[in-house]
Amino acid sequence: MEALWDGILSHLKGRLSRPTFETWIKPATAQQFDQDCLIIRTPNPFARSWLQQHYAGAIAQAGEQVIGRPIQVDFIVSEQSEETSKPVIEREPAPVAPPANVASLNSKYTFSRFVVGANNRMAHVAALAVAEMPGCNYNPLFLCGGVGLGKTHLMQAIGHYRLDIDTRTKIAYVSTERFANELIEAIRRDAMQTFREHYRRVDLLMIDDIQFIEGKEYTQEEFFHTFNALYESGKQIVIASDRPPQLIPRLQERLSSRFSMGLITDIQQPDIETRMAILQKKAEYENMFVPQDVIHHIASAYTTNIRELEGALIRAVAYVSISGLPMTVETISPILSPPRTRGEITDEAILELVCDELKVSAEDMRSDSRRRDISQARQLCMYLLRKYTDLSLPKIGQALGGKDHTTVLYAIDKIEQSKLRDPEVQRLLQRLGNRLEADARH
Ligand SMILES: Nc1ncnc2c1ncn2[C@@H]1O[C@H](COP(=O)(O)OP(=O)(O)OP(=O)(O)O)[C@@H](O)[C@H]1O
Repeated sequence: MEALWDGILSHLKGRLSRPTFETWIKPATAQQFDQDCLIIRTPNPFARSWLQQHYAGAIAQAGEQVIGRPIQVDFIVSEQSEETSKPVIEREPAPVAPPANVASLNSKYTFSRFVVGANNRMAHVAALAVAEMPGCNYNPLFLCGGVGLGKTHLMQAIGHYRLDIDTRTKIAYVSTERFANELIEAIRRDAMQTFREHYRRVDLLMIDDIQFIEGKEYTQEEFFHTFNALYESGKQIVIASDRPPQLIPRLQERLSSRFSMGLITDIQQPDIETRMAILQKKAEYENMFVPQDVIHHIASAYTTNIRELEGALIRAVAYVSISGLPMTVETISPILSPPRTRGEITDEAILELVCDELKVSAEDMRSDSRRRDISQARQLCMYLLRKYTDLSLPKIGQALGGKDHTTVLYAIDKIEQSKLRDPEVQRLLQRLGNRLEADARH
């Protein structure tokens, strides 16, 4: 067994990147080899599921090369870890010594606390790839998605991952607003040299909410040069935004094209299962006991913003602990306010946005015209009104020139269907949703 494991290690060492090997493979050990099945012991449950998901195939292949016949692999968690792994928060490997630049990262925004669902799978895979091999494939990595959907979390997880591997990695995580303010301050103090050195010597630059760079000519100019300097020296850049580069108004063309050079990946709204998993994980990490029906109830009430979803859970837990009442759906219902952005998205805003985006007039939308572009815009508008307002089906019909409620139902169904089939429609809906939420916020 030892010879087999040593052989596997030397095969994998040559195939995987050093950080991957050091982080995931090296801490594991061979526990048993019986009937061509190799049982591998991992230091904690997180490592077990990670190895299972990402490296089981590579290990089995390496094993086959060593002994000349196929083997199966399975993973167990070291008993010592099972005993000491409660509460769950202690399972996370801590960095050896907190590096100076870890201060700007939220310690909770790690990969292990990020729940992967259909809505963010691509973004998660891309972030992991960047974390494992920065400056290689996806540079820059451009994460886009609506408010509170995990862009900052995923971005900072890359930072934590790099720091876990090497505490000396130079990381800058900065919001666009702060970058712009620091720039103004540097100009005022005649300290441009220091400003430039600070941003151009990092190994990983993460810039959040880049949409706020719109119209800031001087910040765009400076960021352009920072970007080029880092890119040319093979350093990784990660950018987060509520919309894709081409939809950021008044963004210089040369920046927009640089942002699109690597990989643009979006995060969509999570489905009910993912929302429940997020709440469960949060409750686990915070050592809160929350029954399944309460989790389901909260996850059903908050659909568009994970920050609000988590906020509702925290409020519910605080409420029962202060009031001394049991944690049930009935007790917590009164304190669950409807999500903030929902009330602020009005039917006029939706109508205006659809007219603007699809270039049709409000009169056309209310007319009986069956022209393809007009009826598509009308159907889209009905769908968004249903999703973002409390209007009933007949009221939606009325808002669009007195259409019947069955016409509204048909429209909603049609958009739902095309959303499933057509990624273009998915992207359009995501973009419209982002714009509605962003406008409602400001
Ligand atoms: N997939 C996920 N798993 C676990 N927690 C998540 C997930 N997605 C988001 N969260 C949590 O939701 C909250 C909001 O996420 P985050 O701040 O990353 O959103 P954002 O997209 O950057 O929002 P904004 O547009 O406002 O900047 C955070 O507490 C984050 O940990």
